Amino acid sequence: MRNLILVGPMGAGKSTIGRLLAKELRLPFKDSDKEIELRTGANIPWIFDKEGEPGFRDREQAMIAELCAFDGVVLATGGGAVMRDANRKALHEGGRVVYLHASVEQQVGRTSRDRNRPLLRTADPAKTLRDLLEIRDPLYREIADLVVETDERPPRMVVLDILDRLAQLPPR
Ligand SMILES: Nc1ncnc2c1ncn2[C@@H]1O[C@H](COP(=O)(O)OP(=O)(O)OP(=O)(O)O)[C@@H](O)[C@H]1O
Ligand SMILES: O=C(O)C1=C[C@@H](O)[C@@H](O)[C@H](O)C1
Ligand SMILES: [Mg+2]
Repeated sequence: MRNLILVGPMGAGKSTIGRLLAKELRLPFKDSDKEIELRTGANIPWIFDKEGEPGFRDREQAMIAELCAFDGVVLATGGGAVMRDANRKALHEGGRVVYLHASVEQQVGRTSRDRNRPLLRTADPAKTLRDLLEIRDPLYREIADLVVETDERPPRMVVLDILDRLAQLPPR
């Protein structure tokens, strides 16, 4: 395995599960959203505000390319990283890809408390999440080695499931 890469929608738990997985595997953890913020010196809402979504996506594409060149890290991606072909190629070639699946209901519950997701600043976040998932679900699946359910399962249980199923995967 090169890297272990988590994809999935907002609130699927990529950052949470990624951190736990890295600890368990004693590997470094990188979170694409966090790395973009560190590099830019600004938070994601600010980047969306000043540069629009295309500006954020350009920064994200550059960061994904950089992070996928690592060897032996756990990588959490942003929910929209799969929207660009170049990112899907880099992620697929960058290591094992795990799609963390969550129902829209769970995504709503897990994202309603904080305001740092600019795409969810809409009148109806549940509809936004539903519309995004309809477009993105096939893209997550296209590059995934594993699809892991996160609904009604605490992060620790998701981590154990991932480790168990990764061990059973045939070499690529
Ligand atoms: N399996 C789970 N069960 C219950 N709550 C969870 C689970 N996974 C994550 N959470 C909670 O949901 C919230 C969102 O999780 P997290 O930030 O890890 O999502 P994300 O996939 O990284 O989202 P984004 O794409 O916006 O970065 C956090 O408060 C986290 O504690
Ligand atoms: O789903 C998305 O498009 C996003 C998810 C977050 O991880 C951030 O990358 C940003 O808020 C956009
Ligand atoms: Mg995250």
